[in-house]
Amino acid sequence: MVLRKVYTLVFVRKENQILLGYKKRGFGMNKWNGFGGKVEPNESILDAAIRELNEECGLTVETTDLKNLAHLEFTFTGEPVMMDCRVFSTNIFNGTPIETEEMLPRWFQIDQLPFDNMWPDDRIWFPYMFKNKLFYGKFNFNGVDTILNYKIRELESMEEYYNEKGD
Ligand SMILES: CNc1ncnc2c1ncn2[C@@H]1O[C@H](COP(=O)(O)OP(=O)(O)OP(=O)(O)O)[C@@H](O)[C@H]1O
Repeated sequence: MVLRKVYTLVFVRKENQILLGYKKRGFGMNKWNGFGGKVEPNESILDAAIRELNEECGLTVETTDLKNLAHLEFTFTGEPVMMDCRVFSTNIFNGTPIETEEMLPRWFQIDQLPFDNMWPDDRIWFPYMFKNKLFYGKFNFNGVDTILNYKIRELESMEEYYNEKGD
């Protein structure tokens, strides 16, 4: 039996740039990533996405401006937990990104991303995000650097995915 934990991951876009944060501590430390974290008990996924973005880089977004573009599942050899990661993007936000205890934010040109210092799965699925696709991806890791296998597929709508899953 695998325990499933739900996480959020938010990407803020501006023209041909994307905001990433350099993670200063915890899981994914020293990697550039979007902003996100665990959904707390009794919290909706959207509320968690907005809260984590604000806590990690000071930006504010409205629920209705977040687009759910992907659902990613990560498993790690020997670990009975599946990370169920809901990915969102927006180009409507308030504020200027600030460094926090957890993240150092920086805008990147989308054709100049620091993939060598990102999660290895990002290289595989970012192109789908930049083509404005909706997609589902599943990645099995050995440790944190090696992807043993993966599958990724485009979706017509996110509902298609959630209906199949029954949640
Ligand atoms: C394995 N390949 C991966 N590829 C891309 N993104 C990944 C990822 N694995 C995890 N992520 C994201 O990394 C954040 C971790 O969140 P994390 O810091 O652990 O959560 P949270 O802030 O609640 O933790 P603490 O408060 O420190 O316990 C969260 O956005 C999650 O979606």
